[in-house]
Amino acid sequence: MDPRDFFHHATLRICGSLDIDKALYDCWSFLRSTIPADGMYINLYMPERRAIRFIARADAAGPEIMDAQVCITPDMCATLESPNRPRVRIIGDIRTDPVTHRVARSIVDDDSSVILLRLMIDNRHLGVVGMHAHGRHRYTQEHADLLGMLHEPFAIATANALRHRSLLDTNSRLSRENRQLREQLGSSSRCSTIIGIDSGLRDVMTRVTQVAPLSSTVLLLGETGVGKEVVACAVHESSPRKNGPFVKVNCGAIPESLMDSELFGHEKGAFTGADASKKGVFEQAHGGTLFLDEIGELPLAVQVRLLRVLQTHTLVRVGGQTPREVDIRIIAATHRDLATMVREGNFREDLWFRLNVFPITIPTLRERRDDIPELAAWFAARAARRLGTGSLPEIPCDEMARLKAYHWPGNVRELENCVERAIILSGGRVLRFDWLSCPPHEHLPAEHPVAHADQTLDEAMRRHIEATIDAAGGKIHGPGGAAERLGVNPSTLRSKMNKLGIQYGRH
Ligand SMILES: Nc1ncnc2c1ncn2[C@@H]1O[C@H](COP(=O)(O)OP(=O)(O)OP(=O)(O)O)[C@@H](O)[C@H]1O
Repeated sequence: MDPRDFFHHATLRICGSLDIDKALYDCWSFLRSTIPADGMYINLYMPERRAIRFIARADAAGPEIMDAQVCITPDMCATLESPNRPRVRIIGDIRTDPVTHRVARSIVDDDSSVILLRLMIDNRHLGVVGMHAHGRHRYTQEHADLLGMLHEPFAIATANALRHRSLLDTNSRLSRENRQLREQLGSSSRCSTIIGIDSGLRDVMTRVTQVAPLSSTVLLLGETGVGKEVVACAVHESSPRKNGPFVKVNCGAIPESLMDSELFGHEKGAFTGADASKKGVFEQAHGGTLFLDEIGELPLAVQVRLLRVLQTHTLVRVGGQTPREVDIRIIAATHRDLATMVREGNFREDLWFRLNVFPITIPTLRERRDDIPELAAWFAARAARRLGTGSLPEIPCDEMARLKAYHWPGNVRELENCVERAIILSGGRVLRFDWLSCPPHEHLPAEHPVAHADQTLDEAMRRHIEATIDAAGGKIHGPGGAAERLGVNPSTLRSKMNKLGIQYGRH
């Protein structure tokens, strides 16, 4: 093939995708007709960590993103950094080259030839593109010349792909932090008003008063939407830590792969995209209170690490070695039956004992119906102010009676949402709730029967969630969506759906 055509076609493939594994695979598929190659890989040199990191490979099995590191000696670093090292190197027998033999052992088998293109950017050794073929002395000077032509496209594409990947990682980290901050901002305003202190929540508030001055761990139990976070705030605000941070984390909403880093923080370079060190929620809550919501959703492996922090009051960030002391009070909450989870092996008994020091059970809204008028009036006034409807909405007696009669499966959160919906529907004047008259399960389509006695809890939950999503026309977020109908946060619902394998398009 004419060298210019070769360069043109190879460059199109190398630069054809920001996903470096796909670009590499496309390129390998093209190059192998000209240069022997059972496979191809790209690795990066990381001098600060004295390591080589493989980021992608391609062979007959397809493209593969890698994140595998091999440590190298200072001598090897010096060899790699040497300005005299040639741009393209042919290794007729990999066993004769100590650096490549050691570094590429997991990818290239012993009886192979290798050809390496050294990637340089700004006179810095960035890494290597390697091609390998079974058998000895498979590469010639002609192959080296062809591969050498591809230095610029490979170096630029690799650098761009790395920037792209780190941008994506930063993006998802920022949106997580953003969500966390919003949740924390939201939660601080929630601390201000608690309805029912002297009525439906009187016993709860007595328990809060007893435990708040101490540093004991508190476990809040109750159905979703009953006000566990509101009570957690009350504990914090009535405690000597009230001027310290109140950090909330929803354990059910963090992807499992990010759990350790979110909770315990990470050091710079601990994993791909860890461009800077970061405090986890434990460190953020130092001197204050850490509210671990949905504690029942923590994977077992993370439960072990959490227990260790609770026992030793120290943690080690991901990728770090230094133990750091943390002074925090833990408040955990769950709507799940932890005792059953312990029996079924889904929650560690030792962690349960540790958390269950001072349990507070928050009654459902059905059990404190007398609080409903005050709660509804409070939510109506607050929502009207926020929505800017002008006048204070009125809830007539018969409508209030309807609210008191309803069974509120989503508890206070559902009431709050219903009041807001009524304000929107009524234009903010006289609020009607006639759409509340029948319990939600009466709307369920026939193909989703309500739970049977012989179903597992997960199965029953799956059916109920599916039925509710159907009833909401497939809508998850926002007014009238499944999350609102079920009285849970949309992120909690999404994570629950993932766990139960429920798939619906995003709305
Ligand atoms: N007693 C109360 N007084 C005023 N507002 C309340 C009260 N209880 C709950 N709320 C409001 O109801 C909503 C749900 O409460 P919260 O988030 O505390 O429930 P939760 O039990 O933590 O829910 P989940 O189990 O889904 O995390 C919040 O907007 C909160 O402000």
